[in-house]
Amino acid sequence: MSREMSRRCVVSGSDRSRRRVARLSLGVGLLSLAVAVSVTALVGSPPLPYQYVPLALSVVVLGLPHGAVDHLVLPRARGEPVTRRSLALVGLLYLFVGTAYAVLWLLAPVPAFVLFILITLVHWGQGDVYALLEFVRADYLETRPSRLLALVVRGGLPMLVPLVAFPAQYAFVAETIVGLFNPDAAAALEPVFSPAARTAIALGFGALVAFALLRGFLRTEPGGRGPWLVDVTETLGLVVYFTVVPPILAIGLYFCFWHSLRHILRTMLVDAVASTALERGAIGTAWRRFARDSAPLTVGGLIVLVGIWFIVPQTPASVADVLAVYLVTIAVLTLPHVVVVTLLDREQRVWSP
Ligand SMILES: CC1=C(/C=C/C(C)=C/C=C/C(C)=C/C=O)C(C)(C)CCC1
Ligand SMILES: [Fe+2]
Repeated sequence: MSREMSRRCVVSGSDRSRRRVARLSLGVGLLSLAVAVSVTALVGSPPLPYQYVPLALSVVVLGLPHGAVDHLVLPRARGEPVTRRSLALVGLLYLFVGTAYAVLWLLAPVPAFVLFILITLVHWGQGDVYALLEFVRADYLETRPSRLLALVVRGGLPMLVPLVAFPAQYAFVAETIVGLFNPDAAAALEPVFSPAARTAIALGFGALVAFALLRGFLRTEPGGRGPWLVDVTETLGLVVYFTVVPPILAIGLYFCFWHSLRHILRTMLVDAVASTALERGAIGTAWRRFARDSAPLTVGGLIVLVGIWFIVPQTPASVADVLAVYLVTIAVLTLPHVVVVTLLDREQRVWSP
């Protein structure tokens, strides 16, 4: 990691709060994977209604709220006050980018869905690159290409492994989402789920994961492999997890307890009040502050959900349809969220080593 980034991190959160946050994200993340894998291995896949529970919870717990502090993070990371102008800029970003993407869903749902998978891959990957650098101190990711490789690996795990391991459930959710807009278009995605396409994805992505891990190994010394071992444990843990746990459940848990948790902890480190609280071990104080900060725009997100419900041409009629409406809402909210997180990445020099 560059000296500049360390300097900023000293500004944005003490080493003690950083270490606390790192332990929390790793502990909760690995525990979630272990519990879900063990339960699935012991008693088999939970019945479908249970698989929806984490995604349903993510509407108010961790998931939707993690982006609902987007209007606060940039000024906080820059050490500037939150002004009416900074709020308006984020509001306009959400309005224009979100609306444009909603229009794309209406006009071309299949490309919009493929874009959603790509956006998620990039966004979840970028979140993990930050965590690798700042929480794990993976200093073997010293160049921009090495970080891009880590992005593709970490983002590809939740988006590609389920496609290989659970094509039927993946196709079902994909077709339900596209079907909300145009039931005739849903079949267009079918070739992606063919055995040939899945084999190609498994081989290509598998080789990339192996290459990334091997590269990290070769760039570290025997005495200093701690961060690399964390990286391998997380990576292989996620491979096993997404291979074993059915995707609706797996992605729901991952969204809450992996991606969103890490991002929320990141936003706490750039917030002077929360990071001071973390430093003294007052985790409850930091969480109460986050709950208060994120509450208004979580309600805003729910209003968007209701809006999407009314603009989709097909009336949602099943639990799967409700999930599909929620996923379109997430898609529309995530694109502007990616812009904010990319600016935060820039502020924290994630991409300019
Ligand atoms: C639920 C689910 C899917 C998609 C989930 C996606 C794409 C979620 C994106 C969430 C985002 C972007 C959150 C923001 O941080 C798949 C893969 C179709 C497979 C079946 C289950
Ligand atoms: Fe996010």
